[in-house]
Amino acid sequence: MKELILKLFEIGALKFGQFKLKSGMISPVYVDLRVIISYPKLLAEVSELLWAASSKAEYSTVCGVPYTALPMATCISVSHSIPMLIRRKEAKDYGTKKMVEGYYEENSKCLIVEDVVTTGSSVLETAELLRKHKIVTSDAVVLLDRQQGGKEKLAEKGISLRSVLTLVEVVENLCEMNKIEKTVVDEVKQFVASNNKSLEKNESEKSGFPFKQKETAASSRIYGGVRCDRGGYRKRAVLSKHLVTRKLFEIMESKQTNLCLSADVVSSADLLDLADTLGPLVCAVKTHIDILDDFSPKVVDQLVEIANKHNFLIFEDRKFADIGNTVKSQYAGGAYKISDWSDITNAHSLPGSGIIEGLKAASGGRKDRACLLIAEMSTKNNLANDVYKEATVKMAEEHGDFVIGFICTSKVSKNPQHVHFTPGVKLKPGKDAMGQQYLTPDEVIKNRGCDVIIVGRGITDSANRLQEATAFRNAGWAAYVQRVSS
Ligand SMILES: O=c1ccn([C@@H]2O[C@H](COP(=O)(O)O)[C@@H](O)[C@H]2O)c(=O)[nH]1
Repeated sequence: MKELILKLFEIGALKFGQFKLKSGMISPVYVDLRVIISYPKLLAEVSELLWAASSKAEYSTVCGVPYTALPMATCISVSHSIPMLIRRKEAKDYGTKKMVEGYYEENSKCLIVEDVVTTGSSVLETAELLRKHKIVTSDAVVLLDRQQGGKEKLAEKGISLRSVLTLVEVVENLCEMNKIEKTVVDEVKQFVASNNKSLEKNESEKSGFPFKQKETAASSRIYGGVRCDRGGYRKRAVLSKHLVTRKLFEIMESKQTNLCLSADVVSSADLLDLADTLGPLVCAVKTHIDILDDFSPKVVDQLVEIANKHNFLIFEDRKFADIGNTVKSQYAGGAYKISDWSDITNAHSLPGSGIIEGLKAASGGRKDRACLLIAEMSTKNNLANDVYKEATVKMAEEHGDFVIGFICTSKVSKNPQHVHFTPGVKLKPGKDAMGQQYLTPDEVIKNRGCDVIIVGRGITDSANRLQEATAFRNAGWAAYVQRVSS
């Protein structure tokens, strides 16, 4: 992605200064992707990245939003043998007067392709026209999401938008490559945070929960030069530098869930069935891959496919605890090759920062791999004390390029980029026979300020797993909504 961002910058597709947008907003950055057509190799690369970012479902047709995305849709059409549709902007006053050119069948599925999304209105116009022609349009893919509420607006209209790049990611990378100043990055982030239409909306409209999000001086603070609310996942997605954190918060907001399923089952079929059935309700599926009786590399390939289909992250709860050199082999090698398929893994901080160095080295610098440090455990008489917790948070701060948060039972870090995952959750407080202790979603999210509830047997032991997962998802989300609105 760095290479792509650099190329876009070099050909003048990304400009910094003061620009008036179509909506009338004054923006510190201007994106002009029309220039790509003068660089055929880049056009082909961008089109492949767009296809890779899409859900790659069985599309009958692709349709570019006129005009800039038309050549991109054409490239996708040609290289993946998917017929193309062209949406006319204005009807001809002679001949057929058709608004949609190309062959399609009623109820066939079309992928909409766009270059830049700001408010999402151009994608929506295209979708509405296609829908009038009885073409199914539920998916769109964009090269650059300006993060100004387009994704959320489209989601409300039943269109899931996937993006290759986000604006914040672009400016952060350009700054890392010394192409723009840090002050420009802060200016763009500030612009994104204060011009995201979806952030300004009354949250109750979208969540279905009766509350109105207030942003008062007391409920907001400055972190890293950017104002953020007390815990809104959407704003934290914008603030987050790490791709995995950003993706996680975006998934949580768009699917309205802070539930991570702990799929502690021993058969591959059961694992895949759980992931497929409960996938729509969760932001992540946590595995203990070494407890499968019948592990084969095919299982993780299938799990990744299901994760893409339902848009959740995979978290292998490996709890690494050895020296850097050993965990390097454990993470990337052996039978499980965890770094190949798991977005998130976790590690004890006990061995010191060498463990993070080892895991990072094994990830080969992949930006889509991340680690949680175990700051606290949910079990009775565990040995994590305040000194241990503080040292763990310090280690996380020092390794923000790989460590994205914690396993903990209450919020341990004030950094809004840190995600707090909490295991030991059931609908009623309690314990098991081996020291596990349970808190409720309300206690974990609302009172203790954590972000994600990890639920295992509360769901897997139930006779109706779907119903139980729905109850956890609703309880976790209601607790979050109450937290950010109080
Ligand atoms: O402190 C910790 C760390 C990890 N876990 C893991 O979470 C799940 C909890 O399962 P339940 O069935 O909901 O008790 C399990 O995979 C543990 O290994 C934890 O419980 N506590």
